[in-house]
Amino acid sequence: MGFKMGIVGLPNVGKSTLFNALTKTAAAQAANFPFCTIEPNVGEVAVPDARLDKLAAIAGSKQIIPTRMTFVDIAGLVKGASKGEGLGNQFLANIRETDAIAHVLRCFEDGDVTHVEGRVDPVADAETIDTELMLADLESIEKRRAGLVRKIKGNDKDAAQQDRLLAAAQEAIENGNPARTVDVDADDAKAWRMLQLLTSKPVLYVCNVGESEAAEGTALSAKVGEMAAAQGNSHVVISAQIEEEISQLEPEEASMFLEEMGLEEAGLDRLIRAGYDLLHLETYFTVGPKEARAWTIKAGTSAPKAAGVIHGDFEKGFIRAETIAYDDFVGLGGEGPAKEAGKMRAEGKSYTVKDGDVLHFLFNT
Ligand SMILES: Nc1ncnc2c1ncn2[C@@H]1O[C@H](COP(=O)(O)OP(=O)(O)OP(=O)(O)O)[C@@H](O)[C@H]1O
Ligand SMILES: [Mg+2]
Repeated sequence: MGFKMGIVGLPNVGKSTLFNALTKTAAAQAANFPFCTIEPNVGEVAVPDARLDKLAAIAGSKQIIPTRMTFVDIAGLVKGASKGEGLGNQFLANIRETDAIAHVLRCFEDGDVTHVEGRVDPVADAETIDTELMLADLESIEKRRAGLVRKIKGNDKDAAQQDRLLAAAQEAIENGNPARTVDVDADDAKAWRMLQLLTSKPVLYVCNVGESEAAEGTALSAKVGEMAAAQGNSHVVISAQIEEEISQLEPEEASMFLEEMGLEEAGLDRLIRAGYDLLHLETYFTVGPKEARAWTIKAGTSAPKAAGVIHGDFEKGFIRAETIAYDDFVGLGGEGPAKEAGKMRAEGKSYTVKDGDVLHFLFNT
């Protein structure tokens, strides 16, 4: 399925540093000059989930395979980007293709690192980027609505639906609000997503703080927190620089280092999970002696559709899903004891998979 988060922000705020930390590579060039990144960097990241390790330990699974999510490191945007300033609007297309946005805000003070506006003010930076994205949406909305006029006259229902949704987005943006503030009916949800408006994508603010500030946060990151809360968005506090250093360490060294820094877990794990929540994603597991594996689904997915994530044939020939809730599997000590205790359920086509379910699919070939 592949869910994609775009890393967005002003130039030189630490986007590529964060990307490298997430992907545990040095794939993206990160350096102290604006517009360092031009072509987007794409990388897959394992979603950390302590439940998977527990399940594997109980079942004695030889291999542990986490589920994955894609991050895209995108070129920096500046004021006027929607009108072609900086690297211009070709990069807006990179954002269009993502499912959600991780908006990196510079909260670290470091005189040696250039800020394109010459001052450190993450709330103002967030507004700059939001404004550019709204202007870009507005321009594309106007173009698209003009292109729909003839079709609407010809009674094209899809065109009329698109135009109605575009009009709602336009109204919100003209009032200074991103398209994500529009209430969309379930019937319109698919058409709305297809519009791919930049400001309709869910946002997670990432406060990139200084090396020693990751545990407590700063006055600046607290301000971002207030802004995010007022908008109904979430935020995480992270030091991209520290995370990059941690990502290069062996697991044992890494946990010692985290402890020294006063951190309970790597900020990246929090960030990845926040992204997962933002996209309303859930996990189910398949567990056996060979492997324990996590799979990603959208919340509310039916059992056959969930089976389809593994293989299309599983969905087509779906018969039933033998299901054990995570708590039962762990609490009772595995598949055998759970079955004996009557906690293995046979679920049919109409079953909605729950986060943490341990599933075994039966299907016709
Ligand atoms: N938390 C931090 N504290 C101090 N310096 C940092 C921090 N995070 C990143 N930097 C530094 O900021 C500079 C810019 O980082 P990076 O190249 O990752 O930015 P970017 O947002 O990808 O920029 P661009 O848009 O130009 O591609 C680098 O020198 C990096 O080491
Ligand atoms: Mg970069």
